[in-house]
Amino acid sequence: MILRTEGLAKTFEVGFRRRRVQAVRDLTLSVQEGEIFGFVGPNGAGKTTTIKMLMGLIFPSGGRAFIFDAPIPSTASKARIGYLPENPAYYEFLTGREALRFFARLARVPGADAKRRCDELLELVGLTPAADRQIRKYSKGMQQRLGIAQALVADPAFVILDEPMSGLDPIGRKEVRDLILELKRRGKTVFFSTHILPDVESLCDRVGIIMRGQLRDVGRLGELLSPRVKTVELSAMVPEGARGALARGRVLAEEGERVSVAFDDEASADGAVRAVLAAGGRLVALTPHRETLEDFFMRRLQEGEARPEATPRRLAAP
Ligand SMILES: Nc1ncnc2c1ncn2[C@@H]1O[C@H](COP(=O)(O)OP(=O)(O)OP(=O)(O)O)[C@@H](O)[C@H]1O
Repeated sequence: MILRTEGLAKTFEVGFRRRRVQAVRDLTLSVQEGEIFGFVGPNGAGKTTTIKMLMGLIFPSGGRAFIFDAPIPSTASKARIGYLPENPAYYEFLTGREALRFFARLARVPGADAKRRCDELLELVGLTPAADRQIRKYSKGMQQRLGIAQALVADPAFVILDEPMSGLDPIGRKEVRDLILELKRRGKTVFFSTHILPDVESLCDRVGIIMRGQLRDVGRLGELLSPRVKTVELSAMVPEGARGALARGRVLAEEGERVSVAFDDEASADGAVRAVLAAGGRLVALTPHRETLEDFFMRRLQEGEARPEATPRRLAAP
């Protein structure tokens, strides 16, 4: 077990009247060695607050957490963690290479290794051609990639990335996804937060879903998502007089003889396929749709809204 939290909680006191906001409540989860764990939640759910607690940047109001079996904050375990903050800030007059060398010095990477390590990381994150350009001339995506290189500079065993894909275009997101997979291949454990659901589906071994400060679900996606087929989409070339075969479905598109229809159950779709073929039609595609992470997320969000105890608790000032 690389990370373990037990009932971790954080309450902020806000404003003149010290209104108390429970940003994270009773968070219990664990991350195992070698896995990619996605910490997923909408804006304001408590992801950054959790990560800041893990990194020792803010102190928990309650509960405990252990990284490499050491209670947080632990200087010894921090030396083995790479961290990308949500909004990395740099000395922008430095070049990417200079900044990375600076971070390597801060992380006490021995001088002899530092140059080689920095060159390797610049290559890994695709910044070699821009390495000698000032950071203020970097795009958001390049700054994000430099942030990831910075997180890896001490060759950490555990990497915590706060919203690594935020603000990136689809190509940049794909590059960061590939990078995270590469980290896994190199034996690292990765914990990253995000609200971009397709990224989670393509990357994570396990996910934790946090909403309004509470961990709502944790597990493998295959365990969380319903295996039930939600709809079956049938596309077929159907002669004009044989459209009755599709009568039980919802028409999605129609162009000449080509018709796409959705069925809510597999039996109806099977029946329609047989009827289309019997009528001399031709099947083009039959696609079952199961619950996606987005469907699951929206379902849990709606369930949470229906449950008063899951609404954010804003405690009155004492
Ligand atoms: N320093 C702070 N003082 C007061 N409230 C805070 C503070 N930091 C965070 N909060 C509140 O705690 C809650 C959780 O915020 P947090 O930044 O952890 O969410 P998040 O899931 O990271 O969201 P985002 O995806 O928007 O970054 C929010 O209601 C936020 O307003």
